[in-house]
Amino acid sequence: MNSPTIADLEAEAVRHKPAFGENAHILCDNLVRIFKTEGVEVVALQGLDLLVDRGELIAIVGASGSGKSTLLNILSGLDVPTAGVARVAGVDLLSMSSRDRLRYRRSTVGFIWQQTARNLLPYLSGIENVLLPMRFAGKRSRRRAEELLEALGVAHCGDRRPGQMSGGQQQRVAIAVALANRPEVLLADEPTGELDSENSAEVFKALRTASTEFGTTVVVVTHDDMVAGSVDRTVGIRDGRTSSEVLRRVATDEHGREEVVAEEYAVLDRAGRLQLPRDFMTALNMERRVRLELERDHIGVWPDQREERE
Ligand SMILES: Nc1ncnc2c1ncn2[C@@H]1O[C@H](COP(=O)(O)OP(=O)(O)OP(=O)(O)O)[C@@H](O)[C@H]1O
Repeated sequence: MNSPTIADLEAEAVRHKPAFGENAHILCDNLVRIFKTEGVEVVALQGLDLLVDRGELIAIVGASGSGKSTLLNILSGLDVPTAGVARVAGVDLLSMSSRDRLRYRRSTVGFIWQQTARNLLPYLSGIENVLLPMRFAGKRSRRRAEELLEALGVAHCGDRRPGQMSGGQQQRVAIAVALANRPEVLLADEPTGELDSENSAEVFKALRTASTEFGTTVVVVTHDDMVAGSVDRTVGIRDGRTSSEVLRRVATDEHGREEVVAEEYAVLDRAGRLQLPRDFMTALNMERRVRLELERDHIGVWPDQREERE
């Protein structure tokens, strides 16, 4: 038998290695969005990577202008990226036709805005608001609308107009509207931004219900520490890139008590790039160049001492 050529071995290696994010429900690979206004270019996303599993509930945090809303607008099908890969529930967001885009926005994703008034029609009752997207999709079901309001704890708001509901109740009805056509993914941009802590907690509970009871994948952009601290994974965006992730898990302490342990990680991209936290760089006066050393179980990063001597 002939021995395999390098091309055979390469082909074999590719066959066994799953493609990046192959099984992810949401995949962003090297996503770029450049806005051009009056000859000026703003790079809102510059090579952002993100993987989200089916049914996961994650929070996205980051300073103002870091690119969070731009990312959410792309994932919701409202905006189109300049380059890279964006795939949600198997749909390629860069190559969608306008007809596919309409279907995607109607059935594959649900969206909740920060401004409570933007989510609901003021002259319709809670239940009529939930029935509206079902009607557009040709699947009106009053029973399902009632069940949704019940599951989200706002059955009593069915006959009320938004003006007769609290901000938190409006947002929970808005979640029912967003879930009306059984979307695979729910996207929320600052859903608790206008609410007090009690109402915020109720809205977060409803988002969690969407994930646990309906199996919906939920992505929440937030500045709310309660929301960011209550999910299993918080993704930090800096300068249009994912820079850090906080993972939370329940552990048992030495007295047998359960506690939530949060661990922060830097995100490593496929090319091996990572962003050092800005405060770490400042503390050690790291600029431009660092020295790396491979140890048995970690990599050491040192400031460039030649620069200090010069
Ligand atoms: N339509 C647009 N035209 C031009 N520049 C834009 C547009 N939308 C966003 N940008 C710019 O892109 C960058 C990212 O904006 P984005 O709104 O995504 O940030 P953000 O993290 O959501 O901020 P915030 O927390 O304040 O909402 C900013 O510099 C912003 O000025």
